[in-house]
Amino acid sequence: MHYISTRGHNANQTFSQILLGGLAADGGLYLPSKYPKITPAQLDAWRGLSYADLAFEVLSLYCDDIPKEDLKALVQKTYTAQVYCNGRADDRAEDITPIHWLGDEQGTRLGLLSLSNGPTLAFKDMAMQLLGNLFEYTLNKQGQELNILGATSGDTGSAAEYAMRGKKGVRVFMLSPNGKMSPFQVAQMYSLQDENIYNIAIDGVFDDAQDIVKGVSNDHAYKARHKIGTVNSINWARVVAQVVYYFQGYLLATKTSHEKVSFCVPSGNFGNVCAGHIARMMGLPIEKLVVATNENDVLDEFFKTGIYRARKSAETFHTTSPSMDISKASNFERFVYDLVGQDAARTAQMFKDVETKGGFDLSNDPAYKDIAKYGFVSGKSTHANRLDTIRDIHAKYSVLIDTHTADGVKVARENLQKDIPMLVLETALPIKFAETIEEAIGRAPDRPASFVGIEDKPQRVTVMPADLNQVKDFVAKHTGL
Ligand SMILES: Cc1ncc(COP(=O)(O)O)c(C=O)c1O
Ligand SMILES: N[C@@H](CCOP(=O)(O)O)C(=O)O
Repeated sequence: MHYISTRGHNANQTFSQILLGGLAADGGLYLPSKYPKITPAQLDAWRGLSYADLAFEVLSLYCDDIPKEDLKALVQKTYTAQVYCNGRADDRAEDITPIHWLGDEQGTRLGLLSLSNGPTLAFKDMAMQLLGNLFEYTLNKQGQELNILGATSGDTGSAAEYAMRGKKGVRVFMLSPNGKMSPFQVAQMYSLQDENIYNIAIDGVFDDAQDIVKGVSNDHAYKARHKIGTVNSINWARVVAQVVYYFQGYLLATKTSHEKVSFCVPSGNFGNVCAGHIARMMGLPIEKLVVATNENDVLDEFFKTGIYRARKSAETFHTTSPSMDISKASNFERFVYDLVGQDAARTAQMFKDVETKGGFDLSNDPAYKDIAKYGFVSGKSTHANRLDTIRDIHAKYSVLIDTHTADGVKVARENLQKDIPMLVLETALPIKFAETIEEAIGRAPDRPASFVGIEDKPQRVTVMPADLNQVKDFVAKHTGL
């Protein structure tokens, strides 16, 4: 597999080098130079595989430098019903990401692809648990250590910390937006007392934290000296691990590989739906990829107008689907690269324009005019919409969904097509956002036993301004390198 950067840097890196390196040296994001193609016959041959075996088939197309038997052992260790049954009380745990069909709406089946039954109750666990095992395996082999610098708006942080706690040779420095996550999310992260975990609450929004992560990665000398890695979806390994559940969702929803399925994805950093885009480019018969945003509607605006206008921190709303409070979607660069015909120089210029001019305008560009061929459509949801949707889904189907999934269901319902099943990606469990659930239905959601009293545990966090140099100093002091 040959990997290249969206901005043109061609470093001849293997999968394992990209895994450890994160962001490309030119500030772009890594992608394979060609997506491997799956035929309907191959897809049919994958029907009935366990999730771990399916993950092996998909990942072995990309992880070229890990011996097959090692990759098999890694996915089997990762994708077990025991790890992915948290909070769920049904008998389909073996599917790892089972579909919860809600019912028939407008002549088609509407379902939830359950992605949030891992250790931290959000879809991030699907890829992050694998990353934890991949990092351990790769570092062990190379006799190296890694200092992970991450940014979170609430879920990546805890998923990464739970996946890396106690892992030899790995430290996690996680930047979170001070005061902008739910109390449950805060408690999940800040109550961890493991020596290799450092929580840093910055005075800013997720985008400020992500800018700092990129700023550190772009200081090549610092990055090399302090052995900095990433776990956000800027890391290719995160995205490719997320591709697997689109295949699983498709296979569970269909009987033959000539059928089509649509997916609706609550979106912020565009990592989740980017994985769907890659699955579609590989040949998975996806009809529509529906991008659902909250009040931070940069992506919806782009798909509707062709204009990408990243918002400043002060223009980013603090909403009741806080994990999607993102106005500068990193992975959007991976899609734009494909959209403009894999023109790296142009992509580099456009994302330079995001930094210097605040965005770019493709509204009159042939690439945007042809965007329908990628299957993307979009919509937006507000606080009032999510309350209504949570209430309605609860009343109609006796199912409780979280605020982000509610944004997805709201927008999915606006994009249903007769006879094409629509799967909404369930990106978190309701307990993570209990206050809003209570506002919607008048009672708090159920709480898995392992999280009882989590908010009362002592918390460990360092608060600092959103300042690149202060973060660098903090990391340097604790790596001792
Ligand atoms: C619960 C939840 N839903 C949706 C999203 C948005 O996903 P993405 O950033 O991959 O677009 C996130 C964060 O990423 C999340 O934590
Ligand atoms: N929503 C995420 C932030 C985006 O993270 P990524 O790791 O998927 O890029 C969060 O909850 O932290």
